[in-house]
Amino acid sequence: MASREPIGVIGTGYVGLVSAAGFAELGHEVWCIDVDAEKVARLRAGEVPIWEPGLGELVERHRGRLHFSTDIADALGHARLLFVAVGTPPTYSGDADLSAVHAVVGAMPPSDRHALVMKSTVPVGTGASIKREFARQGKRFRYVSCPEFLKEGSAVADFLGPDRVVVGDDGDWAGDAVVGLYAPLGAPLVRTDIASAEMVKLAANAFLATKISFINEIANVCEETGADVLEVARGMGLDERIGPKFLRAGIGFGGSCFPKDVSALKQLAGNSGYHFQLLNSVIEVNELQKRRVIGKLQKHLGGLVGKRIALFGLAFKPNTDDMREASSLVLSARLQADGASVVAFDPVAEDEARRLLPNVDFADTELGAVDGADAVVLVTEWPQFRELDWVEVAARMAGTTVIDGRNALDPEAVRAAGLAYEGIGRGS
Ligand SMILES: NC(=O)C1=CN([C@@H]2O[C@H](COP(=O)(O)OP(=O)(O)OC[C@H]3O[C@@H](n4cnc5c(N)ncnc54)[C@H](O)[C@@H]3O)[C@@H](O)[C@H]2O)C=CC1
Ligand SMILES: O=C(O)[C@H]1O[C@H](OP(=O)(O)OP(=O)(O)OC[C@H]2O[C@@H](n3ccc(=O)[nH]c3=O)[C@H](O)[C@@H]2O)[C@H](O)[C@@H](O)[C@@H]1O
Repeated sequence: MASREPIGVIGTGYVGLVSAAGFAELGHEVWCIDVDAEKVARLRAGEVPIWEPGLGELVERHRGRLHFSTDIADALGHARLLFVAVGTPPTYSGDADLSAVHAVVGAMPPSDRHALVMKSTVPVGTGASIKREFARQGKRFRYVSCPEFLKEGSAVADFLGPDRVVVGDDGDWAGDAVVGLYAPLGAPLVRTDIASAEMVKLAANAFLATKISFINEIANVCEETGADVLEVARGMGLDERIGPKFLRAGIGFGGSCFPKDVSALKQLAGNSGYHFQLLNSVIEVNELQKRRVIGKLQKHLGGLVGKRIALFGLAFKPNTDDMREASSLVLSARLQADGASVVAFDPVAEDEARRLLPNVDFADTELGAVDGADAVVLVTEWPQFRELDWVEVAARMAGTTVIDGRNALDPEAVRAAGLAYEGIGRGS
């Protein structure tokens, strides 16, 4: 039977809000705190500021259990476990910016009945340093590392059905309480020390990013040698030791986490005196991969000056409106630098994209985007792009080039419409 322990969540961004709604679904009252007063007001008014499948419904269903406030005292007064889900973005040096985490630590009062439970992704050693800081300030707070592994686009399902739960703690009541909270989910538990829990999170993200950069390099070699990376990935992935996931070649990984966490792990290693050679390549391959589409377009169109390029999808992956580190940002900047004009369509990310891409034209529909376009580039594999009427697309385009940056389209359907299809790593 689910424990009804009241919970505090500090930071109601992506992870904070999904976690709060997930804990509410498990029957808990949740006090959600954020410094962003406008966000809190919107949440109080019933608005969900993030687009994520199932999240709006979950927040609505548990509105009575979700309490939103800017005052941390509301969480401290009701809950002994305070989950921290504030952002840890990259700094110019590539290290994680822990200023929001430190602000939370600094705001904690002296207390021997509360625990901070770290959900934010932090460098290894952060827990130890926060414990030292608490001790220095004479605060008897407990500390637990409980990294989050959810993916955007399937965040609610991932939170409620995780592959594993990792709890790093000092073997005290706080660790026991966190283990108890997650017990109803029935997931395998890794209970360990704080530093190891912190490293699990960074290593898992870095490994997944490595898998993507690896298959992208295989794709690039496929293009030189006539092999098809989809066939190669299928053949590799059936080996249980490799597995089929994260072997989708494309125009590089983006998002708020892989780029920053790979860089943070590289810096963490460097700061500790170890040169993490492999991660340098993972990062470099990813940077180059985002630009390879330019070469493909040049091959088909000659120069790009004066050419009109339509981008299908802008978000860093489908099922989200998140534009953080999206490959579309690099791609559109490169296209414009080479003299092309860019027109784009994304089913949900347009508002944020308009802010980040002031010189891009936005179309209301896919077909609106291709009107007069010399080439189309699929950037984000929203399923609706696969269903397009390619004969209609061809009739509206000025040119014939379709670059499938995610290998998500049906090449035969595109070619049957008289268009020139090129994917990533699909033969020479
Ligand atoms: N986005 C994702 O899919 C995942 C993110 N993570 C990690 O979780 C952490 C949070 O990520 P997101 O939710 O994406 O960040 P976010 O940027 O969407 O949300 C952070 C929230 O914290 C609030 N905040 C900042 N300082 C605060 C303070 N002192 N007190 C209260 N609230 C404060 C901000 O106003 C914002 O609403 C990061 O460390 C990230 O690496 C982990 C797994 C998945
Ligand atoms: O720490 C985090 O924030 C999260 O980072 C990723 O989740 P997320 O960034 O939401 O999305 P992913 O599905 O992992 O995709 C990341 C990027 O990799 C790209 N990708 C993914 C898979 C693949 O085979 N190929 C590929 O290019 C996607 O297009 C996207 O740009 C991890 O998958 C989560 O486990 C982790 O919790």
